Amino acid sequence: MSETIRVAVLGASGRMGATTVRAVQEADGLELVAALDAGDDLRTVVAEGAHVAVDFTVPSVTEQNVHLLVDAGVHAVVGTTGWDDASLGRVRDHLGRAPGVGVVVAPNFALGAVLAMSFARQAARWFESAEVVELHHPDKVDAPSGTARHTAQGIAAARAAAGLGAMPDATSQTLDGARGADVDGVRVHAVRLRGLVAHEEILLGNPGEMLTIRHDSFDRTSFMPGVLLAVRRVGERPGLTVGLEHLLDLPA
Ligand SMILES: NC(=O)C1=CN([C@@H]2O[C@H](COP(=O)(O)OP(=O)(O)OC[C@H]3O[C@@H](n4cnc5c(N)ncnc54)[C@H](O)[C@@H]3O)[C@@H](O)[C@H]2O)C=CC1
Ligand SMILES: O=C(O)C1=N[C@H](C(=O)O)C[C@H](O)C1
Repeated sequence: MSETIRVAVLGASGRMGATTVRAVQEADGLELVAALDAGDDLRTVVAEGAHVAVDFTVPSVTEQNVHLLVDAGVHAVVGTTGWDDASLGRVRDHLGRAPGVGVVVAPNFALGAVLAMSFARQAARWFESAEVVELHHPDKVDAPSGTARHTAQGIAAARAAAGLGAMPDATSQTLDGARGADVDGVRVHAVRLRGLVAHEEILLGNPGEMLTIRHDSFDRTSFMPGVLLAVRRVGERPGLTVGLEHLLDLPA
Protein backbone atom coordinates (compact mmCIF):
# COMPACT_ATOMS: atom_id res chain seq x y z
CA MET A 1 0.00 0.00 0.00
CA SER A 2 1.39 3.47 -0.88
CA GLU A 3 2.06 6.08 1.78
CA THR A 4 -1.26 7.88 1.38
CA ILE A 5 -4.23 5.52 1.70
CA ARG A 6 -6.92 6.30 -0.85
CA VAL A 7 -10.34 5.77 0.75
CA ALA A 8 -13.86 5.39 -0.63
CA VAL A 9 -16.95 5.64 1.60
CA LEU A 10 -20.13 3.72 0.74
CA GLY A 11 -23.33 5.00 2.35
CA ALA A 12 -21.73 8.45 2.40
CA SER A 13 -25.03 10.34 2.80
CA GLY A 14 -26.07 8.35 5.87
CA ARG A 15 -25.45 9.14 9.53
CA MET A 16 -22.28 7.03 9.80
CA GLY A 17 -21.15 7.53 6.22
CA ALA A 18 -21.23 11.34 6.51
CA THR A 19 -19.30 11.20 9.81
CA THR A 20 -16.74 8.89 8.18
CA VAL A 21 -16.32 11.21 5.18
CA ARG A 22 -15.42 14.06 7.54
CA ALA A 23 -13.07 11.89 9.61
CA VAL A 24 -11.21 10.64 6.52
CA GLN A 25 -10.91 14.18 5.15
CA GLU A 26 -9.38 15.33 8.44
CA ALA A 27 -7.09 12.31 8.98
CA ASP A 28 -3.34 12.37 8.31
CA GLY A 29 -2.22 9.97 5.63
CA LEU A 30 -5.69 9.32 4.21
CA GLU A 31 -7.29 10.77 1.09
CA LEU A 32 -11.02 10.60 0.36
CA VAL A 33 -11.34 9.61 -3.32
CA ALA A 34 -15.02 8.61 -3.53
CA ALA A 35 -18.19 9.19 -1.49
CA LEU A 36 -21.00 7.02 -2.83
CA ASP A 37 -24.58 6.40 -1.80
CA ALA A 38 -27.57 4.42 -3.12
CA GLY A 39 -27.81 4.56 -6.93
CA ASP A 40 -24.15 5.42 -7.47
CA ASP A 41 -21.93 3.11 -9.52
CA LEU A 42 -19.61 1.06 -7.32
CA ARG A 43 -17.11 0.91 -10.19
CA THR A 44 -16.22 4.51 -9.22
CA VAL A 45 -14.30 3.03 -6.29
CA VAL A 46 -11.94 1.30 -8.73
CA ALA A 47 -11.90 4.17 -11.24
CA GLU A 48 -10.76 6.53 -8.47
CA GLY A 49 -8.00 4.11 -7.39
CA ALA A 50 -9.26 3.47 -3.86
CA HIS A 51 -7.13 1.17 -1.72
CA VAL A 52 -9.78 0.81 0.99
CA ALA A 53 -13.57 1.16 0.97
CA VAL A 54 -15.55 1.77 4.15
CA ASP A 55 -19.11 0.39 4.08
CA PHE A 56 -21.82 1.96 6.27
CA THR A 57 -24.83 1.10 4.12
CA VAL A 58 -27.75 -1.20 4.92
CA PRO A 59 -27.86 -4.90 5.86
CA SER A 60 -29.52 -5.86 2.54
CA VAL A 61 -26.61 -4.64 0.35
CA THR A 62 -23.45 -4.82 2.42
CA GLU A 63 -22.47 -8.42 1.56
CA GLN A 64 -22.88 -7.78 -2.16
CA ASN A 65 -20.73 -4.65 -1.85
CA VAL A 66 -17.98 -6.61 -0.13
CA HIS A 67 -17.89 -9.30 -2.86
CA LEU A 68 -17.61 -6.60 -5.55
CA LEU A 69 -14.78 -4.91 -3.62
CA VAL A 70 -12.91 -8.20 -3.14
CA ASP A 71 -13.20 -8.93 -6.88
CA ALA A 72 -11.70 -5.51 -7.55
CA GLY A 73 -8.81 -6.07 -5.09
CA VAL A 74 -10.02 -3.26 -2.80
CA HIS A 75 -9.71 -3.82 0.97
CA ALA A 76 -12.99 -3.39 2.87
CA VAL A 77 -13.77 -1.99 6.32
CA VAL A 78 -17.37 -2.85 7.13
CA GLY A 79 -19.47 -1.43 9.95
CA THR A 80 -22.86 -2.30 8.52
CA THR A 81 -24.84 -4.83 10.54
CA GLY A 82 -26.76 -7.89 9.36
CA TRP A 83 -23.87 -10.35 9.07
CA ASP A 84 -24.29 -13.96 10.16
CA ASP A 85 -22.13 -17.10 10.02
CA ALA A 86 -23.34 -17.90 6.49
CA SER A 87 -22.58 -14.48 4.96
CA LEU A 88 -19.23 -14.26 6.78
CA GLY A 89 -18.41 -17.77 5.51
CA ARG A 90 -19.12 -16.74 1.91
CA VAL A 91 -16.78 -13.75 2.24
CA ARG A 92 -14.09 -15.94 3.86
CA ASP A 93 -14.33 -18.41 0.93
CA HIS A 94 -14.18 -15.57 -1.59
CA LEU A 95 -11.10 -14.09 0.09
CA GLY A 96 -9.44 -17.49 -0.23
CA ARG A 97 -9.41 -16.85 -3.98
CA ALA A 98 -8.20 -13.22 -3.60
CA PRO A 99 -4.77 -13.40 -1.96
CA GLY A 100 -3.63 -10.19 -0.31
CA VAL A 101 -7.09 -8.64 0.04
CA GLY A 102 -8.32 -7.87 3.56
CA VAL A 103 -11.83 -7.40 4.94
CA VAL A 104 -12.54 -6.17 8.48
CA VAL A 105 -16.15 -6.54 9.65
CA ALA A 106 -16.75 -4.94 13.04
CA PRO A 107 -20.16 -4.68 14.69
CA ASN A 108 -18.90 -1.74 16.73
CA PHE A 109 -15.91 0.57 16.15
CA ALA A 110 -16.20 2.48 19.46
CA LEU A 111 -13.20 1.55 21.57
CA GLY A 112 -15.27 1.52 24.76
CA ALA A 113 -17.84 -0.82 23.23
CA VAL A 114 -15.13 -3.23 22.11
CA LEU A 115 -13.64 -3.17 25.62
CA ALA A 116 -17.10 -3.71 27.17
CA MET A 117 -17.57 -6.82 25.02
CA SER A 118 -14.12 -8.08 26.01
CA PHE A 119 -14.87 -7.50 29.72
CA ALA A 120 -18.18 -9.33 29.32
CA ARG A 121 -16.44 -12.35 27.80
CA GLN A 122 -13.95 -12.38 30.69
CA ALA A 123 -16.68 -12.10 33.33
CA ALA A 124 -19.21 -14.50 31.80
CA ARG A 125 -17.82 -17.73 33.22
CA TRP A 126 -18.08 -16.45 36.79
CA PHE A 127 -21.83 -15.68 36.76
CA GLU A 128 -24.96 -17.83 36.76
CA SER A 129 -26.97 -15.33 34.71
CA ALA A 130 -26.16 -12.85 31.94
CA GLU A 131 -28.47 -10.71 29.80
CA VAL A 132 -27.79 -7.93 27.29
CA VAL A 133 -29.82 -4.72 26.93
CA GLU A 134 -29.10 -2.52 23.92
CA LEU A 135 -30.61 0.96 23.58
CA HIS A 136 -30.61 2.94 20.32
CA HIS A 137 -32.13 5.83 18.38
CA PRO A 138 -35.51 4.94 16.84
CA ASP A 139 -34.28 5.37 13.23
CA LYS A 140 -32.25 2.17 13.49
CA VAL A 141 -33.68 -0.47 11.12
CA ASP A 142 -32.39 -3.68 12.75
CA ALA A 143 -32.94 -5.24 16.17
CA PRO A 144 -31.20 -6.46 18.14
CA SER A 145 -28.06 -4.48 17.31
CA GLY A 146 -25.05 -6.18 15.74
CA THR A 147 -23.12 -5.26 18.85
CA ALA A 148 -25.63 -6.99 21.13
CA ARG A 149 -25.52 -10.13 18.99
CA HIS A 150 -21.70 -10.16 19.07
CA THR A 151 -21.75 -9.55 22.84
CA ALA A 152 -24.22 -12.38 23.45
CA GLN A 153 -22.28 -14.76 21.20
CA GLY A 154 -19.08 -13.96 23.14
CA ILE A 155 -20.81 -14.56 26.48
CA ALA A 156 -22.30 -17.85 25.22
CA ALA A 157 -18.91 -19.05 23.94
CA ALA A 158 -17.22 -18.17 27.26
CA ARG A 159 -19.95 -19.98 29.22
CA ALA A 160 -19.69 -23.05 27.00
CA ALA A 161 -15.87 -23.11 27.32
CA ALA A 162 -16.28 -22.98 31.12
CA GLY A 163 -18.78 -25.85 31.07
CA LEU A 164 -21.72 -23.74 32.24
CA GLY A 165 -25.18 -24.92 31.27
CA ALA A 166 -28.40 -23.02 30.65
CA MET A 167 -29.13 -19.98 32.82
CA PRO A 168 -31.78 -20.18 35.54
CA ASP A 169 -35.18 -18.99 34.27
CA ALA A 170 -38.50 -20.21 35.66
CA THR A 171 -40.61 -18.21 33.18
CA SER A 172 -43.50 -20.35 32.01
CA GLN A 173 -46.15 -17.75 31.17
CA THR A 174 -45.18 -14.82 29.00
CA LEU A 175 -46.31 -12.38 26.36
CA ASP A 176 -44.43 -12.86 23.06
CA GLY A 177 -41.18 -10.90 23.21
CA ALA A 178 -41.26 -10.20 26.94
CA ARG A 179 -38.06 -12.16 27.51
CA GLY A 180 -36.30 -10.63 24.50
CA ALA A 181 -34.48 -12.51 21.73
CA ASP A 182 -32.49 -15.68 22.34
CA VAL A 183 -28.94 -15.40 20.92
CA ASP A 184 -27.12 -18.67 21.60
CA GLY A 185 -29.00 -19.00 24.90
CA VAL A 186 -28.36 -15.41 26.03
CA ARG A 187 -31.40 -13.09 26.26
CA VAL A 188 -31.04 -9.80 24.36
CA HIS A 189 -33.44 -6.85 24.81
CA ALA A 190 -33.74 -3.90 22.41
CA VAL A 191 -34.92 -0.40 23.44
CA ARG A 192 -35.65 2.29 20.79
CA LEU A 193 -35.92 5.81 22.19
CA ARG A 194 -35.69 9.32 20.70
CA GLY A 195 -32.64 11.10 22.07
CA LEU A 196 -30.44 8.00 22.26
CA VAL A 197 -27.51 7.22 19.96
CA ALA A 198 -26.03 3.77 20.80
CA HIS A 199 -25.83 2.22 24.26
CA GLU A 200 -25.43 -1.22 25.77
CA GLU A 201 -25.66 -2.78 29.22
CA ILE A 202 -24.44 -6.25 30.05
CA LEU A 203 -26.00 -7.54 33.27
CA LEU A 204 -24.29 -10.43 35.06
CA GLY A 205 -25.93 -11.95 38.14
CA ASN A 206 -25.00 -14.27 40.99
CA PRO A 207 -26.73 -14.88 44.32
CA GLY A 208 -26.60 -11.56 46.17
CA GLU A 209 -24.66 -9.57 43.53
CA MET A 210 -24.83 -8.03 40.08
CA LEU A 211 -22.09 -6.73 37.79
CA THR A 212 -23.19 -4.13 35.22
CA ILE A 213 -20.94 -3.32 32.27
CA ARG A 214 -22.24 -0.28 30.39
CA HIS A 215 -21.08 1.59 27.32
CA ASP A 216 -22.56 4.79 25.85
CA SER A 217 -21.90 6.34 22.45
CA PHE A 218 -23.28 9.87 22.80
CA ASP A 219 -22.05 10.93 19.37
CA ARG A 220 -21.02 9.14 16.16
CA THR A 221 -17.52 10.59 16.44
CA SER A 222 -17.04 7.84 19.06
CA PHE A 223 -16.78 5.29 16.23
CA MET A 224 -14.16 7.18 14.22
CA PRO A 225 -10.89 6.20 15.98
CA GLY A 226 -11.80 2.55 15.40
CA VAL A 227 -12.81 3.14 11.78
CA LEU A 228 -9.55 4.99 11.04
CA LEU A 229 -7.51 2.29 12.81
CA ALA A 230 -9.17 -0.38 10.64
CA VAL A 231 -8.60 1.67 7.46
CA ARG A 232 -4.92 1.97 8.30
CA ARG A 233 -4.47 -1.70 9.25
CA VAL A 234 -6.75 -3.66 6.89
CA GLY A 235 -4.09 -3.81 4.17
CA GLU A 236 -1.78 -5.67 6.57
CA ARG A 237 -4.44 -8.28 7.36
CA PRO A 238 -5.26 -10.41 4.31
CA GLY A 239 -8.40 -12.51 4.75
CA LEU A 240 -11.37 -11.89 7.00
CA THR A 241 -11.17 -10.25 10.44
CA VAL A 242 -14.38 -10.14 12.48
CA GLY A 243 -14.34 -7.69 15.39
CA LEU A 244 -12.09 -4.74 16.20
CA GLU A 245 -10.77 -6.64 19.24
CA HIS A 246 -8.27 -8.36 16.91
CA LEU A 247 -6.71 -4.98 16.02
CA LEU A 248 -6.49 -3.94 19.67
CA ASP A 249 -4.73 -7.10 20.87
CA LEU A 250 -7.69 -7.97 23.11
CA PRO A 251 -8.69 -11.57 23.78
CA ALA A 252 -11.15 -12.71 21.07
N1 LIG B 1 -19.89 -0.84 13.34
C1 LIG B 1 -20.21 0.33 13.94
O1 LIG B 1 -19.43 0.85 14.78
C2 LIG B 1 -21.49 1.00 13.61
C3 LIG B 1 -22.35 0.41 12.73
N2 LIG B 1 -23.50 1.01 12.38
C4 LIG B 1 -24.27 0.35 11.33
O2 LIG B 1 -23.99 1.02 10.11
C5 LIG B 1 -25.14 0.93 9.25
C6 LIG B 1 -25.53 2.32 8.78
O3 LIG B 1 -26.02 3.04 9.89
P1 LIG B 1 -26.52 4.56 9.70
O4 LIG B 1 -25.45 5.37 9.06
O5 LIG B 1 -27.07 4.97 11.00
O6 LIG B 1 -27.69 4.34 8.65
P2 LIG B 1 -28.29 5.41 7.58
O7 LIG B 1 -29.62 4.88 7.20
O8 LIG B 1 -28.17 6.79 8.13
O9 LIG B 1 -27.27 5.30 6.34
C7 LIG B 1 -27.25 4.25 5.42
C8 LIG B 1 -26.89 4.87 4.06
O10 LIG B 1 -26.64 3.83 3.12
C9 LIG B 1 -27.17 4.25 1.89
N3 LIG B 1 -27.31 3.11 0.99
C10 LIG B 1 -28.33 2.23 0.88
N4 LIG B 1 -28.08 1.34 -0.11
C11 LIG B 1 -26.86 1.66 -0.62
C12 LIG B 1 -26.05 1.12 -1.66
N5 LIG B 1 -26.44 0.05 -2.37
N6 LIG B 1 -24.86 1.70 -1.92
C13 LIG B 1 -24.43 2.78 -1.22
N7 LIG B 1 -25.17 3.34 -0.23
C14 LIG B 1 -26.37 2.78 0.07
C15 LIG B 1 -28.50 4.92 2.27
O11 LIG B 1 -29.00 5.72 1.22
C16 LIG B 1 -28.04 5.73 3.48
O12 LIG B 1 -27.54 7.00 3.10
C17 LIG B 1 -26.21 0.20 10.06
O13 LIG B 1 -26.17 -1.17 9.74
C18 LIG B 1 -25.77 0.41 11.49
O14 LIG B 1 -26.23 -0.58 12.36
C19 LIG B 1 -23.85 2.22 12.90
C20 LIG B 1 -23.06 2.84 13.81
C21 LIG B 1 -21.79 2.27 14.24
O1 LIG C 1 -27.37 1.62 14.05
C1 LIG C 1 -26.60 2.10 14.91
O2 LIG C 1 -26.72 3.27 15.30
C2 LIG C 1 -25.54 1.27 15.46
N1 LIG C 1 -25.34 0.10 14.93
C3 LIG C 1 -24.36 -0.84 15.32
C4 LIG C 1 -25.02 -2.08 15.90
O3 LIG C 1 -26.09 -2.48 15.43
O4 LIG C 1 -24.44 -2.69 16.80
C5 LIG C 1 -23.29 -0.25 16.23
C6 LIG C 1 -23.83 0.75 17.21
O5 LIG C 1 -24.57 0.06 18.17
C7 LIG C 1 -24.67 1.81 16.51
